[in-house]
Formats: sequence, C-alpha cells, structure tokens
Amino acid sequence: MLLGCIADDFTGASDLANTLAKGGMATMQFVGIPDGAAPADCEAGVVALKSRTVPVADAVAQSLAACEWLLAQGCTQILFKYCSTFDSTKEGNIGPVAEALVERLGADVAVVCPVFPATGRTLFNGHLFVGGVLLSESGMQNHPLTPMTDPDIRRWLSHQTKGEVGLVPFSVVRQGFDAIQLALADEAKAGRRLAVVDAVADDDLLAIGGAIGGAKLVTGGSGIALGLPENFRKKGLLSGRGTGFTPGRGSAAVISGSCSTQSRAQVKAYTARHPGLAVMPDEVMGGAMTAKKAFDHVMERIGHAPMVYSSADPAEVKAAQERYGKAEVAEAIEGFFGELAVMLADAGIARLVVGGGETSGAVVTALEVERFHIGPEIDPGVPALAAEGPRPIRLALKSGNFGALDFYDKALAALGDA
Ligand SMILES: Nc1ncnc2c1ncn2[C@@H]1O[C@H](COP(=O)(O)OP(=O)(O)OP(=O)(O)O)[C@@H](O)[C@H]1O
Ligand SMILES: O=C(O)[C@@H](O)C(=O)CO
Repeated sequence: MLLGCIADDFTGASDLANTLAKGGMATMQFVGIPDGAAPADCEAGVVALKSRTVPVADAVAQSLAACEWLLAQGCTQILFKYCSTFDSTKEGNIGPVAEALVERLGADVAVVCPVFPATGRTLFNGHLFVGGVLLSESGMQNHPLTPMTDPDIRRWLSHQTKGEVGLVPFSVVRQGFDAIQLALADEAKAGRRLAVVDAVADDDLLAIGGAIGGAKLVTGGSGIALGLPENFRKKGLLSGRGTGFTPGRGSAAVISGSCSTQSRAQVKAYTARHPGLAVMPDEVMGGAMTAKKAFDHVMERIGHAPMVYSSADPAEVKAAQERYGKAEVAEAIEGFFGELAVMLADAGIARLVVGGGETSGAVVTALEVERFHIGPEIDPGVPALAAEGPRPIRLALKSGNFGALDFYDKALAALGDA
C-alpha cells in the first residue's frame, strides 16, 4: 500500500475512496482497522472510522491505531480525511487528531484543506464557503452535533490545537507549485505544524497536491486527494489495475435516515415513482414499527425497489428528540435500519442504497462488511461499492448533503441491474 487514509466517518471514507479510484489508484475502503494484512494489490487504503463526534481521546486513540496499521502495510504518506464542512466542535476532534498524527509521523507541516469544489466547498483567506455562502450562514450553524458558527477555519482549528495554525492564502496558491512549497516550508520553519491552505477550484487542489508529494501527513476533505495519485504515478508506482468492483444482479431497496434538506427532496422525488414506507420515531420507539414489519412491507413490493425512510423536517426531528432524547431516538432508528438491512441482505437483496452518514455507519456495521471495492462515481463524492464479508452486497452510501434529486435512481443503476 502506498497511500494510507484515515476517515472520520463512513460516507466520508467512500467519498475519499471515490476520488482516489477515479485518480487511478487501486483503492479499497476498510471498515474499521482490519485484523490482518491488506491485499497485496491495494495501492490506496481508506480506513473508515466512526470518530467524528466521539470523545476526543477516543478519536485520537482510534486514529493513531489506524495510522499504525497503515504504516505496517508500507504506506509512505498518510491522509486524515474529515468533512468538507469541517464538522467539529471547539474542543475537537480534527485538531487533536491532526496534532497526534503530526507527532507520530514526525511531519514538518501538514496542510489543512477541506475544499471540495464539485460540491461547492471553497476556501478563501482561510474562510470556508458552501455554495458561495459562508459556512456559518450555510445551514451548518444549525447542525445538531457540530454546529459550525465560525467560517474562519484557522481560528476554529486554533481552538482545538496546542500549536499555532498557519495559513497559505490564495494569492500564494494561484502562483502554483514552487510558491506553495516555499510557503509551506516557511510555515514549518516558523514552527507551525498545521497550515490552512486556500483553494477555490480543482486546479488549485492539483497544484497543492503536486507540492505535497513528499509530505508525511496530509489533512482535508476528499478534494485534497485530487492531485495525490499523480505523485505516485510519476514515480512509476501505480499498476493501472482496476478497483475490483463488479456490478450486482438482483432486487434492490433504499434506506434513508438522513433528514437534511437535500435528502428530504431526494426522498420526495424517489417516492413519487417508487413505493415508500415512512417510519415515524414514535412507532419505532413504541414498538408499533419493527424491522420485521418494514421488511415484510418491502418484500411485498420488492420488484419496484421500495424505499424505507425516517427522513423528516427539522421541527419533527426536534419534537422527537425532545420526547425521547437525542441519542435515544438516533440509536433506535439506526438500530432499526441496521436490522432491516441485515434482513434484506439475508433475503437476497443484491443492491442497497443508504442515505445519511450515521445511518450508513449503522447499516455497514450491522451487515458486518469487512471492506469495499470501489466502483463508478454516481454523483460527486458518492461511488458504487461492492462489499466483502459475510454478505457480498452492492451498496451506495450517501452523505446527507450530497447527490442530485434523482440520486437514488442513478445509484440503483450504478450498482447493477435486476
Ligand atoms: N425522524 C427522525 N427523528 C429524529 N431523528 C432521526 C429521524 N430520522 C433519522 N434520525 C436520526 O438522525 C440522524 C441522521 O444522521 P445521518 O448522519 O444518518 O444523516 P445526515 O446527518 O443527514 O448525514 P451526514 O452525516 O452524511 O451529513 C441519525 O442518527 C438518524 O437515526
Ligand atoms: O467531506 C464531506 O463532505 C463528506 O465526505 C463527509 O465527510 C460527509 O460526512
């Protein structure tokens, strides 16, 4: 393995794996830290953790353990992937994990670059924009777990770190390779181990990627990986082999546990043309709706690729959280979807599409997936996946905010056919 990646959630991991596979690296996504060695032909490995919102010490310990495993596989560069909207609180976890990795790897300086232009995330003078709007005005200020109330990424990260955080502004990035390398060397000389780097377009990310070919540690969203495969290709290290993904054949279903605005619009578009079962928190909490009931409902309509969804608007979500507790209702719904996914896979469903990061984590864990082969991109940041493990199902894991309105139809087609 050449490039070792640590992702702080499951959908983020497949977003990054998608970029690396598109860049021509033989890429695998691992679910947690594997017990044994990676397959010998894996050039980029992405270890998917669920560490975005766990206590800081747990996130650091899990990330360091993933780093050790990746180093043992021969990786010469480590990439720490977090969300393109920099999802974190003032306490962490991005800063503490990044600093622990800097220390472990003896890195001079690591870039901090959440930029992902294809989904509208750009960074200018250290300020993060989502679709042209400042992060703190983009809706992310209302995120239930990691409200992003400050768009100044250097300032936000500084709350989380022991050391000072640097900045390589766009005026430098636009000058290209040499200027970026010089600026990063200056940050290192000044003792700044983390430097936020501006970028507004893919070309900027390619230039930054070229300039950090020799870096021991890279941190960012999936965009920062755009230029990395070329560094390995130039050294003649890439085989040019495919990723090992093959499409599935058989019936399909969709699960949506994401309540984001985009997910709710996608659910509406999908259920206008396919059967849909809306699942209410009250029913799940009270036992009126069980995974078995939903399973029977799906199986009666299986020829039409039905969807089961709990996606609801913010007022309904808030009401359910107030009634039962935020963690309790999330756990119950995630458990419900995990159980449903196992029943569907065991009944021979060949293709399953899941909406929502936490929901995806619950489903993938319940299915006991060990690793994924990466298939074609469905929409920016979301690839088709072929699972290895006790249930070799084809899956797509969609981040809440990603995907076009017709995402679910496109995803089912990308996963195979009936
Ligand atoms: N109707 C509902 N009421 C309350 N909570 C819900 C409801 N439906 C889903 N949930 C919970 O809300 C959370 C949704 O998080 P999830 O990560 O799956 O989606 P997301 O936040 O939109 O996606 P991402 O993390 O990729 O941006 C889950 O824990 C889910 O169980
Ligand atoms: O970077 C992103 O926005 C996504 O890959 C993600 O991490 C969603 O949870």
